Amino acid sequence: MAGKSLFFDGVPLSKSVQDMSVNGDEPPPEFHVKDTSLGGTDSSPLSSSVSDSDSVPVVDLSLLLSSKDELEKLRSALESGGCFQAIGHGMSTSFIDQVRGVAKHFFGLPQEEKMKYSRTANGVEGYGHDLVVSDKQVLDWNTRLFLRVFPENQRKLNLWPENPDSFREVLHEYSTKLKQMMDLLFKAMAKSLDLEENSFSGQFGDNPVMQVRFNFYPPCSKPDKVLGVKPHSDRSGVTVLLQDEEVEGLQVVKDGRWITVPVIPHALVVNLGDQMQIMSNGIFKSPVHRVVTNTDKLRISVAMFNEAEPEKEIGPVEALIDDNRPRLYRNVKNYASFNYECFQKGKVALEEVKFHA
Ligand SMILES: O=C(O)CCC(=O)C(=O)O
Ligand SMILES: [Fe+2]
Repeated sequence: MAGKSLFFDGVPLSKSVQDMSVNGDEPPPEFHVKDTSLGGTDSSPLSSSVSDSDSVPVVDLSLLLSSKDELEKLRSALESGGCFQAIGHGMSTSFIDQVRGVAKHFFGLPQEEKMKYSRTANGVEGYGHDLVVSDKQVLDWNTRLFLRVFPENQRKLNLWPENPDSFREVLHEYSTKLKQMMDLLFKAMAKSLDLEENSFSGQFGDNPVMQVRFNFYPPCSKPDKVLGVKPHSDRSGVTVLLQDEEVEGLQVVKDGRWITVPVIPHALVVNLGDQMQIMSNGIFKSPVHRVVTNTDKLRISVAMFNEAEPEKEIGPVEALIDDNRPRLYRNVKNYASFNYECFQKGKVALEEVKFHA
């Protein structure tokens, strides 16, 4: 571990991914992807992916509760790939641009300024790199700012940037709007499976957790060897992702192939997380996804995750368990820390919560 301790306490000034990118340094070997770290979903090279707009459906959220066709589109998207692009979300294009704007501004600050918000040695929130848990870990070519936004009384405001000065206000407003959007999605997902309206939302409790991750991917001289984010599925219930307005990078696995999620500048990408796959008894998918790098353009994204209250047990909705579809997952509390324990042991959490009769 000795050589990697540098990465533990936030971002070391001389070694940040951003600095390496600006200096034109070759990414060191700890960033090089081995074939096996592609997540076992695909053994083909990093460059092998298809860009196929039909594979990532577009769903108009403003129609979900009134149009059967739109609800059907949602259900089919979540059953087949677990990912879609949301339009009709009610947020103005100027507000969406503002969210990206504060993220770009923050990442553009001098390193010393960003370091004021560094992740502390034993915390997960703040500005920094990958948490390194093993010598064999392949590092991601990004820096990020990770913050809890709900419950509101658990915000660590000392880690919320004050530069640009609108940062906190914009983040508060964005989180509030996404919370409403997630509530709508929970209702619509339940309706699409003929379930009680609160079948999913009820499992999240009165104080569900919401966290945001601002991702910054600087240009990388070795896009064939280095990933912005390694293949993973999100531990969340639902993830809502604001992609860069120009630069693609996100890829999801669908039918065993990597699909590039096209940029639709003011749409929001919705991808489900493991907690929804568990609650829907495997009907809805939590897609494996990754981020590829490119040689000349930086990319930012803003990912918002929600998850159940840690003390609340989640599990497959009873009405989705029957003889044809036996229970796939056991009930589980605090999936976030369970997921982290599995990650430390090199195990996949969703596999470890499988139900064995
Ligand atoms: O940057 C992206 O497009 C996706 C990032 C991601 O997968 C994550 O933050 O969990
Ligand atoms: Fe993700």
